[in-house]
Amino acid sequence: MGTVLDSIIDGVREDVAAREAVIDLTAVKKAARSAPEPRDALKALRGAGVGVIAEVKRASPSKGPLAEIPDPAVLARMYEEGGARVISCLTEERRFNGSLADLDAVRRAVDIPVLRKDFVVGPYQIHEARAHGADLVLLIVAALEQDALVSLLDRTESLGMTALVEVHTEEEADRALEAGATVIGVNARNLKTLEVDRDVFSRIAPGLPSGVVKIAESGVRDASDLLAYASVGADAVLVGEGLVTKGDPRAACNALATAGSHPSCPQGPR
Ligand SMILES: O=P(O)(O)OC[C@@H](O)[C@@H](O)c1c[nH]c2ccccc12
Repeated sequence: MGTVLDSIIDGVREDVAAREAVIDLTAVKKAARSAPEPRDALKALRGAGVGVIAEVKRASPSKGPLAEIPDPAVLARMYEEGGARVISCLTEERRFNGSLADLDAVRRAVDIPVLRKDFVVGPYQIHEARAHGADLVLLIVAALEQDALVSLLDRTESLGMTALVEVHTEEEADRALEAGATVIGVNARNLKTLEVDRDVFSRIAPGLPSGVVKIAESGVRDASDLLAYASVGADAVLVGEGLVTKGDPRAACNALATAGSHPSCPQGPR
């Protein structure tokens, strides 16, 4: 039986093929070349304390609709004002109700780096991300063969962007390192079963080299979750539901950013 991840990927492949039929690879490469310069995501993520990556997330396969977000630019600006270091923008349409139009709007609205959060299956989406202004691209190890992971990571970097390489197990972390990842996200949510286990980060992160930027993804509800991730070596946390479901996303983001930059917040070696 196929996993949730398999069925998401099937839909993504169809959607990519449909877009490519309209704007082919040559045209999307050309568009990427005339996009505004990428912003320095590594610098943003390596700042002092534990940073917040705030996500524009309308829905998820596990929870269904989370928030309407009629204007993603407004939300992204609130996140920036709330102290986020990076904005994550979901562009997957079928399960997450995101779009490339959201990415365009978010990138125009803020001055901080923006992550294209999608299920990347091939090079087309990397050029497309850049064409729509992305500064970082998510690469999910569980969704890619090793040779594809290596070449997509190279392509991301050769376009001046940063790859956030997502893992869920020690084996996937080894593959990420093998591929040359410098920014690794440990997702507490298993994309095959959608279960959240916040201990996955504490099992995997301490084994990663100190030079690697370590991001704890999913399941951050409040500052105490951020501090727990900080104490086991997180450089940043990636938060969606915990921000979009709050009445005041700016304040919610600020509460996390403040906790992450407080002198008492634990931080590992750089
Ligand atoms: O809403 P949460 O639990 O704060 O999670 C955010 C983010 O980690 C999650 O959206 C995510 C992590 N990896 C992904 C890959 C694809 C889609 C979504 C994701």
